[in-house]
Formats: sequence, C-alpha cells, structure tokens
Amino acid sequence: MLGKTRMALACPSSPIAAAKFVVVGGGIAGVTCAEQLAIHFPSEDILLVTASPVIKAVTNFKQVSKTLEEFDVEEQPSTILEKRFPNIKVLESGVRQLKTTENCILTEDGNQYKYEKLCLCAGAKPKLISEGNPYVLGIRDTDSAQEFQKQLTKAKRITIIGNGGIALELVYEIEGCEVIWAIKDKAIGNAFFDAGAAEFLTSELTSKKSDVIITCKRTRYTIEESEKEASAIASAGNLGSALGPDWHEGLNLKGTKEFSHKVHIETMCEIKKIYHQEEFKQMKKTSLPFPRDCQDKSTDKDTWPVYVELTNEKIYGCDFIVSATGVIPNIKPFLDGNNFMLGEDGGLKVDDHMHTSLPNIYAAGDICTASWQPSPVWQQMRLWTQARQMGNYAAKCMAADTLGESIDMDFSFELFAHVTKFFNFKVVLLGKYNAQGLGLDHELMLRCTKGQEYVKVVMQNGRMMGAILIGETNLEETFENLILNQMNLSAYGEDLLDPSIDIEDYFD
Ligand SMILES: Cc1cc2nc3c(=O)[nH]c(=O)nc-3n(C[C@H](O)[C@H](O)[C@H](O)COP(=O)(O)OP(=O)(O)OC[C@H]3O[C@@H](n4cnc5c(N)ncnc54)[C@H](O)[C@@H]3O)c2cc1C
Ligand SMILES: NC(=O)C1=CN([C@@H]2O[C@H](COP(=O)(O)OP(=O)(O)OC[C@H]3O[C@@H](n4cnc5c(N)ncnc54)[C@H](O)[C@@H]3O)[C@@H](O)[C@H]2O)C=CC1
Repeated sequence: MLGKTRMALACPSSPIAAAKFVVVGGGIAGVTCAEQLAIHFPSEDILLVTASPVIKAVTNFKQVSKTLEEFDVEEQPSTILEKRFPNIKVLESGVRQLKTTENCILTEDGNQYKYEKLCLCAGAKPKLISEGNPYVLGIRDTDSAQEFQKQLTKAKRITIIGNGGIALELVYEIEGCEVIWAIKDKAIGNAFFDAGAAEFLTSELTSKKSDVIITCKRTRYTIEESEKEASAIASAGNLGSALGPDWHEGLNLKGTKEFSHKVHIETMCEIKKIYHQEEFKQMKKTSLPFPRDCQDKSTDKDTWPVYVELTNEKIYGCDFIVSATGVIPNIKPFLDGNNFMLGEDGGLKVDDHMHTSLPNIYAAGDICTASWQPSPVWQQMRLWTQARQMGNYAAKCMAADTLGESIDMDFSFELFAHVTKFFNFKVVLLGKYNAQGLGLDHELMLRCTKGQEYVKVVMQNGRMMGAILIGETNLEETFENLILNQMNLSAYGEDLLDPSIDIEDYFD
C-alpha cells in the first residue's frame, strides 16, 4: 500500500491510494521508465505495478557509439530497485482493469490506484500457432524457458515453427535432439536478414559447433541463483518479463541423444494440422523419418506423441513443437471500456511523445506501436534495446508534460541499431538493413568471406541507408556515421567495401 495519498478524486470503492506517476510492468521498459521518473521527481512517489516478483534492471550501461548501446540485464528482487530509488514503490500484482474515466487502475489483489500520469509497459505474449495445445510451447519468460528445457531433456525430436530470433537461437543451441525446422520463407532468419546472410550462416549449422566463445558488443543477460527460484515460482498463471540476450546460456539445451546439431530445414511451408498420437493412428497416415538426404522417402518406424502435417504435405512425428512465431502486445487487461487506438500489429498506438490515444496514458516497449513519422532509417522492432529507449523517453515526456516543457524526440530514434549474436557470430543491424520500405529503388554492395564475415550495405541515390555486418568487421561506427550524415558516397563506389582500404581513416 502506498504511503501517501495525494489526490482527492473519488474512485467507486475503497481502498484507494494514489501516486502522481504509475507505471505498469517490471520489464526493461517499465523499470527504466520508473527509474527516470524517480530521478526527475525525487519528492514524488512513483508506483510500479508488476505481475512478476522479479524486475528487470539494466546494469553497466555503455553508449558504445552514437546509437549502439551495450548493457547487461539482471533479474532482481523488486526490493533492490526500491533501495536504489526510495521514492519507487513496487507493487507485485497484476492490473486487471483500467478505468480511464476515473484515472485509476484495479489490481488482482482488489485494490485501486489513482494516477495523474500512467505508463503502460506490460510487454507482449508469444503468438502461438495453436493456443491451449499441451504439445505446443512458446518461450517468453524464465518459466516458459525452464518448461522448454525440461521437455527437451526427454526429447528425441522436436519441430520448430517460425523464422525469427528465437528459432535462430534454438536451432544453433540445441544438441542431442533432432530438429525439424519449418519456415515460411526461402531462407532462414527472415526477421533479421536477407538470403545472402542466411546462406552465410546456414553453413555454420552444418559445421560442428565452435567451442570458442567470441566476445562481442551485445547485451548480456544474468540471473542470480537466488532469484532463479523466485522467478520459478513467479508466474503461476502470470506473465513474467521477456527473456533477452543470452537467455539460453544458463540452460542446458540438450536432448536425449549424443550428437551436436541435427537440423532439417523445411522451407516455404507452414503447419497445416497437428495430430495427437491417437488421432494420428486412427487416420492411418504415415510420417517421415528424420531425412538423411532430400531423396529419403522411407517411412518413420517410431511412434511419437504428436505429429505435424506441413502445407507441403510432409508429416513428421516429434515429442513437441516450439512455436517461435512472434509476439502479440499484451493489451487485453487495459481494453475493457477504453477506446485505445491500436496499431496493425495489435499494439497501443503511441505518438512521438510516447502518448497513447487516451489522456494521460503513455506506453513503452513491446506493448506499444510506434505511430509517429519515423526517421527514414529507423523502424520499430520488439527488442530489448528499444524497450529501454522507449521507457527512458516516455519518462522524459511524462516529466515534460507535467512541467509544461517541450521536449525533442530522443536521438536513439534517429537510426535503428541492433547488436546481437547468431550462430556465435556478432551481428550488427543498422538502419534499413534489409532495404525495408525502399522498394526496388536501391542497390546492394556485398563483401563476404565464408566462415569469417558478411558485410552488406544498402545504398539509395548514393547514400547509405542500412547495413548488415556479421563477424568482427569493425565497420559499425563508420557505417553508423555514414548513414546518419547521409553523405553522398557515389564517388567512392566499391571502395567502400574494399578490405584493403582502411575505411575509418577514409572518412575521418
Ligand atoms: C526468448 C527471447 C529472447 C530474446 N532475445 C533478445 C535479444 O537477444 N535482444 C533483444 O534486444 N531483445 C530480445 N528479446 C526481446 C526482448 O526481451 C523484449 O523486446 C523486451 O524485453 C521487452 O521489454 P518490455 O519491458 O516491453 O516487456 P516485458 O519484458 O515482457 O515486461 C512486461 C512486464 O509487464 C508485466 N505485466 C504483464 N501484464 C501485466 C499486468 N496485467 N499487470 C501488471 N504487470 C503486468 C510482466 O510481469 C513484466 O514484468 C528476446 C525475447 C525473448 C522472448
Ligand atoms: N537476438 C535477438 O535480437 C532476439 C530477439 N528476439 C525478439 O523476441 C521476440 C520473439 O521472438 P520470435 O518469436 O522469434 O519472433 P520474431 O518476430 O523474431 O519472428 C517470428 C517469425 O515467425 C514467423 N511466423 C509468424 N507467424 C507464423 C506462422 N503462423 N507460421 C509459421 N511462421 C510464422 C515470421 O515469419 C517470423 O519469421 C521478437 O520481438 C524478437 O525480435 C528473440 C530472440 C533473439
């Protein structure tokens, strides 16, 4: 319960507490927003309401270049946040209703809290191909990751559906278990790169996993031993915070067998039907074994708990299915009676001040859909870095609105910049790295050394619009500057990617 009650407005039933600022969600967006508000308004109570008992804290934040950032992420008990910011009160309870007409939220524990300004940061949920099917798992928080690991230890074969971040990480990390990977596209990793980069990385799947751990500029995820237990109890029915970089490092992703990778990719197909074992037996259909080669037409002799029929008519049996098919913003608890404007992806639309369509309500992170006119080289992706940037900027906007000040768009929205790691390669994505929205009016320049690096730049009218850098290229800062300053590079032609030219010196 809050220590102070500042507002005299009446809500229908008691008990009612109030805070000038209320933030919903203990993920990166919510925690960053609450921290910023606490700094701006040290004498005000900031109420952080979250469904999970642990919160996500950004630590060791470092701005490595103008837009690329590096930080660690720690799951911490909420008391640590309250100790660091005595004016933040964390309430562990889910919000079950938002009454915008009365400026108050109702929580699962039956209390009501009034706000002057509210920021919704309740994240997103996995968009599963089949809801309520016990053989279809999604991965979002610590609980779901642990459930996945538990199932994997008993598995001989699994099917992964989806072609984005989670699928890419899983197919590389899983050992001792056959993986049938079904993707809608021609090439792997469509959410992050093009067919060329996919080909570069696919060869890594077939080669033995390297034991060498490369250091790279990317965020690191840690979870304290003591907190692992807390988070395991955490989300009995409740949604925990999304996992992030290196989430699989503490988990032993090993099946029942003694081999490294065994991944078979089925391209350009989706799931047509899922059959449970009994149903499948009655259908008198046959399934395929794990393909030894593409000519393999034999029939699987094994019996499986579940079978997937793909749209290319192939049927495979497996122990379970991972649906890594994206996320849907977690807006449901806030919709009843409220006419929010929603984006096509189902998020709460926010303007260039992170303000939703309803008065005094802001949103940040995975829950929101950026609906401002973006910089030509920025796009929203539901990522850890953007959750932090949005949470931070939302707090500044809330502060500016409260004080009647104006505020410029944060610089982090000038250029899309993401550093991550796939198949043990450092991957940097800048701007319109996949020529998103540029139509046919663009050129690509490539440089590739198999097993070492893949560099692609996207050019439009002589200007650099985006880049994909895989491996230790050391080009990110120079390319970041070239995209930001939109210098006309026509005169340099292919020299831009000439490995014998020190490009950094060139543009100094
Ligand atoms: C497996 C996995 C790997 C990932 N890897 C990366 C990566 O390598 N790099 C990267 O940049 N991003 C990665 N992401 C994405 C990244 O984790 C998310 O984009 C980011 O964490 C979103 O932060 P958020 O604060 O918006 O939401 P969340 O972290 O989902 O936090 C939402 C919070 O709201 C709370 N909540 C939900 N409903 C309610 C309610 N009704 N009332 C109160 N509280 C509520 C939850 O308990 C939680 O605390 C990954 C995601 C997953 C699932
Ligand atoms: N290293 C990183 O940066 C990582 C980021 N993430 C983030 O976590 C979130 C969740 O990850 P993902 O679930 O992998 O989402 P994603 O958005 O990265 O990818 C979803 C994939 O599923 C496919 N898909 C959607 N519906 C489908 C269907 N019905 N059948 C078959 N395929 C379908 C899409 O084409 C896409 O390839 C995303 O926001 C992602 O960006 C996740 C892991 C790693």
